[in-house]
Amino acid sequence: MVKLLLVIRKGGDKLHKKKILLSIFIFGLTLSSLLVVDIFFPLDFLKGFTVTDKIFIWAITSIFFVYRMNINSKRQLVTLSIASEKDENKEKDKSTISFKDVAGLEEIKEELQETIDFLNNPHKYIKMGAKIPKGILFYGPPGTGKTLLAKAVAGETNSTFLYSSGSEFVEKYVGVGAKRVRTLFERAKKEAPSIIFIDEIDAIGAKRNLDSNNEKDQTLNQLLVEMDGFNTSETVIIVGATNRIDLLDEALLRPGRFDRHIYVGNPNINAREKILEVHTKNKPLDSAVNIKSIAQKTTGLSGAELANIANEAAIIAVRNNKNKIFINDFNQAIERVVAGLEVKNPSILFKEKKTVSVHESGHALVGKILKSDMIQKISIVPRGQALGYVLKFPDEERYLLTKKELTNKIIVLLGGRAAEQLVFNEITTGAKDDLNKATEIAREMVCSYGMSSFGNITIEDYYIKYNYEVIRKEIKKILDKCFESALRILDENKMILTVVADELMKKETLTSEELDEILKQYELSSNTAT
Ligand SMILES: Nc1ncnc2c1ncn2[C@@H]1O[C@H](COP(=O)(O)OP(=O)(O)OP(=O)(O)O)[C@@H](O)[C@H]1O
Ligand SMILES: [Zn+2]
Repeated sequence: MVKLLLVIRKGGDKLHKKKILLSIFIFGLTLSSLLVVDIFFPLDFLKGFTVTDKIFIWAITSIFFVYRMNINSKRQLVTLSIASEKDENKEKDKSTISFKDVAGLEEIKEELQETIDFLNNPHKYIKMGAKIPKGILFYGPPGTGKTLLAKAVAGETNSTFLYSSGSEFVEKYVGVGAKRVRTLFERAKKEAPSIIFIDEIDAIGAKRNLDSNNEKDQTLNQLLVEMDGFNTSETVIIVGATNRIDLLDEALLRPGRFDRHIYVGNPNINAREKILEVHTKNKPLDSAVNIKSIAQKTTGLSGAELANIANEAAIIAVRNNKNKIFINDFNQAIERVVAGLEVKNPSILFKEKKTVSVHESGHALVGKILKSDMIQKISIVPRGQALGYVLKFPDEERYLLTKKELTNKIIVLLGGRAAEQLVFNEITTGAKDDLNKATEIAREMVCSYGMSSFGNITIEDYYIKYNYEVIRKEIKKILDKCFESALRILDENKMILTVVADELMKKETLTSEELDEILKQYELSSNTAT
């Protein structure tokens, strides 16, 4: 309702001036016409009136006439506004995104060509009795372009794009979620060709088990029923997206349902360059900005994070009253996106600042000695929730990691806490995030990669659930050993650790070059590394 009124107001504002002029014109025209009629065909009941009286009477009549007209035209305006708003809604469901907007992901675009051809020329397939896969499942880490791809397919085929998220169907009351699924599919059929996109499909499609709830099962069943109910001529494609394909119920992945599984991963260096190009296309860049080198130092980041970096860089440039985006703006944006917002004027105690310096220097020093990942910067300027951080990226595109490399990663992660232990003989809560990450790597080594004393075996979720103590002991064994290594490495280089920490305390940030400069003056000991 409010929206409607706004539309009327908006229309009214534009027409306001014109309408007043038109009203005056119509008033004049009506009045003069009435007067002319009165001269040639005088009305009986006005015979006794003077000319002035008559002009007054006809003027009142004309005003009334103009007023009536205005009301009618207002009604028309309302009708028009409603109609145009409806059109607008319809337009909203049409995607304006095409494959041009999706950078990289060439093989996936190639694979989707058939689906696009089907949506554009369904008869070609129907005539041959060919069944086109109706369900496509995109899986992979967040922010890698799954939604974007689905929108692009809709854009390429001028199909209706119906977005929904799995969590929208999760309801307390039995039957509500199922009804929503039904309504969504009905709408898709009505507005075909169309693409139903269900983000976070694991919210409704998770494996059913003994303790699963009735409402969720009904919703999932309804989804399965709807997918089975398609006939070959219906030009509706269902695209699901999830970060956790392993959680999905087998029934959902069976032929005829989501039977085409497409992995959408984090971009490699070439794709990162292309994504950055797409997102800086309309931005004025300083000639020294080299997109390739930005792509080089953003290993492991997702498309969404890269898009965010391009946008942040522009915002930083505007904030500094510049009319171009400089390389330094990009560097700041990378830090902002990777490490979070810089906290201005933090009220950190001197003692804490010292602890953070030692902790971060611990990470950096162990990292340098084990040559694990490329360190770009260490900082004790708080960002986000972190009091300090080491900005680092894996130094090359890696798909395979050796056991030693994984172990080294854990040692670097535990290097922060080990430094605290060594210097202060005390540990702090600052290592929470490091511990999480280290534990996750160790867990994967034990359960997924067969890199523990259990041997070459993967361990399934249900086994972990019922034998958690045994698994936990194995994970702890790895973590304990790594912590000891970190302690040993830092103990052997304790003097350098103190020098780096003091320098960091003084300068608050050290670049990779500054760190190398310090280390050059000393001989690093790596005798007992790992
Ligand atoms: N390959 C790409 N090309 C261009 N932009 C990209 C690409 N990948 C991601 N982006 C940018 O990141 C944004 C978020 O991507 P999108 O929402 O498609 O990710 P997603 O995989 O669906 O994430 P999630 O799993 O979190 O839902 C896009 O709107 C776009 O700006
Ligand atoms: Zn840390």
